[in-house]
Amino acid sequence: MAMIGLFGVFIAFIFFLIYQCFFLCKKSHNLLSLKNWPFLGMLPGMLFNIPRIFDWLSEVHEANDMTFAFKGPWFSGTDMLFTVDPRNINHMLNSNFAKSKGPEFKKIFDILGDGIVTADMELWEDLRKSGHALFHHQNFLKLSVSSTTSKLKDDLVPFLDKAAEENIVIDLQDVFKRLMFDTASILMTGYDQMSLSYEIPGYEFGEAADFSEEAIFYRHLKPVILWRLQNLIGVGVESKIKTASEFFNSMFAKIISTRRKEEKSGGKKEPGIDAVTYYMNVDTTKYKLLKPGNDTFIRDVVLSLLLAGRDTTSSALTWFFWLLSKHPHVMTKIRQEIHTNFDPTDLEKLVYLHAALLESMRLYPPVPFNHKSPSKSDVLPSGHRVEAESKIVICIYALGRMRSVWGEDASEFKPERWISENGGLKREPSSKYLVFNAGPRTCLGKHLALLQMKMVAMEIIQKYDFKVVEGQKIEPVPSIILRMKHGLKVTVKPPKEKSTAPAGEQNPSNLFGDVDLISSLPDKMLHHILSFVPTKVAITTSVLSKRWRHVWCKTPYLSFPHLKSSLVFAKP
Ligand code: HEM
Repeated sequence: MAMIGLFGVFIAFIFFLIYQCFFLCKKSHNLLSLKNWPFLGMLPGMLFNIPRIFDWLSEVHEANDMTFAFKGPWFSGTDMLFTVDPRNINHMLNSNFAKSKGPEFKKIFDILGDGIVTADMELWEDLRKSGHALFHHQNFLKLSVSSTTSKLKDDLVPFLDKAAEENIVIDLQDVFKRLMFDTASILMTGYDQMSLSYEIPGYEFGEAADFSEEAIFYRHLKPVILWRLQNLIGVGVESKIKTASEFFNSMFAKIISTRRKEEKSGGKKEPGIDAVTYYMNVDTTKYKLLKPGNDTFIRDVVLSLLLAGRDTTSSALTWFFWLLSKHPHVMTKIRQEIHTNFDPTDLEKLVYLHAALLESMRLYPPVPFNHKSPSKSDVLPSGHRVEAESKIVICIYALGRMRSVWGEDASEFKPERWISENGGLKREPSSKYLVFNAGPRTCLGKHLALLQMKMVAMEIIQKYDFKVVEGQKIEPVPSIILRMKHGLKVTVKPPKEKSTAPAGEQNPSNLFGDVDLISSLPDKMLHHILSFVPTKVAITTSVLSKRWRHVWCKTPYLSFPHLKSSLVFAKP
């Protein structure tokens, strides 16, 4: 009894301390300084700022010369060193702890089992090498392009057309999550989950993934013993991660058993190779630690790839479209570029679109944190000492906003900062732009992700105008993936330019009739006309000839009275 009474007094004391800390935090105007409270450490300051954790961490890093030691509650094992100092990042990426995540990481991310994201040492090396081979396999590359193309054509476009026709509000974040899940699912499991359709079917995978990612975020702040206990008795966010894990297990059990049956009866007939098929037939003489016959192994490897493929790209696209709505001039420039430089076989030509995507992810990185653990004690270039197996957290969100790294305009969205003087893309060192990680554990799907995002962005920008519903609160949810807490509510409609053009000119045959006349003009005359055109004004384009592009303009710079439509030209 005495023990229970003592325990009660102890709990009451803790609550009293927390209350005092919150009260003082509320009164304090200087939230930037991290106060180290007796027993509770710096946790109260951090908990108080959880609703704006990413911006708060950016401010704290800026105020503390980009590195600070976070002290968790006594004996909780949650002390961490936060750093975004590019010198430290560079040091970590080029030393031993670039490869290893450490045992703590595996515990926190236990839902992923032994997938590539959590694995270390020789197992990681086998997963990395085999993953690299898969991502460069011709059939896998073909499948990635064909699945994205068909998902856009068969699902996204009809969905947005219907939303436009009925003028309803849609959550663009949810649309992207479903689209990227279906696409990633075809690529990783060989099955289309068909979660994106106008009826908005139930989407258990999405919920399971979102809950797990939030729970994993909070695990970083709790003593292992506490979240393990919560998990055991199923309370709070931990109850959700348990349900999520059960869902993933049953989903994969079905996929794997169906595929094993198909393999036995001669394999899948469709072209293209998905990750499940690949890992079920992986060459174990080359990759000795991989276990193609073990269902848990297949589940772990493929679940990591599926989550890596869905969550990151859908997050990036959501923030990108929100930024475009705030910066219409960037949208106009992207449209111009698509109309003048579009070549379906070479999306690399869309330099400005690429720059805008990179810039958007600088400010809103889909993976906002990175976690490192040194294998032996070390001193970082900033002078901070780190012990073996200690936790080092790099807040990639904060890194993208450091004025000392990106200049005084660090918080502004400026795709131009990625364009070099010769009009190409500027490269930035990975210690400065860590969005896709760097060093041996660089994101394996970087090129695939950029390709998919360009395809989706182009499809939407070309075909629709969208309007963000006013008054909604846009804020990230505290999670290991940068999602919008309340989604992104928008309405879509066909682009204004198209709808405001004179009716006759919208008819392609009419337009092409005029083009025939124009294309008969001699080169010299075309040059003369071009000299009057002050800028490339591209609204709709079609190829006039191999030499010139025809640009149809709503407010014409030049009109030709003998032609039915007004036409201007821009250099190809
Ligand atoms: C905008 C999109 C993406 C971003 C920003 C991104 C970012 C990252 C980051 C930061 C890491 C390091 C994570 C860590 O070490 O904890 C990573 C790793 C990884 N990513 Fe991505 N990723 C993206 C898309 C993709 C896609 C589409 C795939 C594949 C389908 C993919 C596959 C992977 C894999 C397999 C790893 C583990 C690499 C390793 O540990 O060796 N990623 N990614």
